Amino acid sequence: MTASNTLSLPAPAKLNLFLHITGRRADGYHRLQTLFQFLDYGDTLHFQPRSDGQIVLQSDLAGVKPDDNLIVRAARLLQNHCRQTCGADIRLDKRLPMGGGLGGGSSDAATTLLGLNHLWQCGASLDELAELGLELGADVPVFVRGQAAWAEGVGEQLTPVEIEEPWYLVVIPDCSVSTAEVFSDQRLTRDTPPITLAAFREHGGRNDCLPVVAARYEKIHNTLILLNKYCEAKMTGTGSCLFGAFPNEREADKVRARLPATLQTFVARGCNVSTLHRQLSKAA
Ligand SMILES: C[C@@](CO)(OP(=O)(O)O)[C@H](O)COP(=O)(O)OP(=O)(O)OC[C@H]1O[C@@H](n2ccc(N)nc2=O)[C@H](O)[C@@H]1O
Ligand SMILES: Nc1ncnc2c1ncn2[C@@H]1O[C@H](COP(=O)(O)OP(=O)(O)O)[C@@H](O)[C@H]1O
Repeated sequence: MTASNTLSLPAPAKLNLFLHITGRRADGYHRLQTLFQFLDYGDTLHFQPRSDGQIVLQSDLAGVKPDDNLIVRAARLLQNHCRQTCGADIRLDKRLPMGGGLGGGSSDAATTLLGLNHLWQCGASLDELAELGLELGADVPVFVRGQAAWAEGVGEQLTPVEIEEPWYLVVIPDCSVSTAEVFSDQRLTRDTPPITLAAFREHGGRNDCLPVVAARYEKIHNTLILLNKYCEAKMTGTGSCLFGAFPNEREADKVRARLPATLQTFVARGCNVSTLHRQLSKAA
């Protein structure tokens, strides 16, 4: 926390290094297997306590009403859970694209839960915060726990993993993909046999959503072909972002420089411990 009483914390992006759809629950939600790793790149949130109990968010996210914003929803959820009378002014510096599969909204929600738990001194455990987060979205718990993880269920059954931490080149195609649209597409493969982490380490995995997304969005299809010329191009989550892994920053930057300047891209390091957790452990 700075002298001005502001707590500033990162809300990092995640990548799904593979994504298999293994079945469907009775409520229609898809069962999946995936491997989450964080990036040292993302949004930043600034928190200040308010004595009147209000949650006031300063952000200009196109198309998201303040009451629908996952930051406000996360703050209110924690306030109710902890019977907290304090409120907060929150400012969002948005860097991550919406509907990009980088988990920006979920990460903002997790940073809000952990940040306000710290600021308000609620004393909620990570288990409690992960459970609250799951009410907001399937990807929130992994951001709350902050450990790269093998995930099953709808993404909430998490096993921490230690994996290589390469540099990634991430390409942001100029379109946003709706997760609901992908999961309701008739062409989606929904019966990939479950695999083990050991099998993934040996043989790798694929993204079952990619064929559907590439068929629906020509821009993503074309960007995939382009990126595949330089590396093994993959898609994170239900898209739209594509990525490739490199042994060091220089190699990633070299490929980035060869891509058309009209494409939005960034290079970031893969992290097994999220930047949010690294910063909070310094603040504790
Ligand atoms: C599949 C992942 C992998 O990270 O995709 P991305 O959103 O990151 O791209 C996520 O787990 C996505 O989880 P989450 O972000 O919470 O999904 P939402 O947008 O809330 O889901 C929108 C809709 O998609 C469908 N849905 C979502 C997740 C899931 N496992 N099965 C589903 O069938 C449901 O109809 C749901 O109402
Ligand atoms: N703070 C937020 N940041 C981003 N998206 C948000 C936020 N709050 C609510 N949303 C909604 O969540 C949707 C999914 O956003 P996001 O997590 O960025 O994409 P993805 O799940 O594809 O990574 C957005 O399209 C938006 O409608």
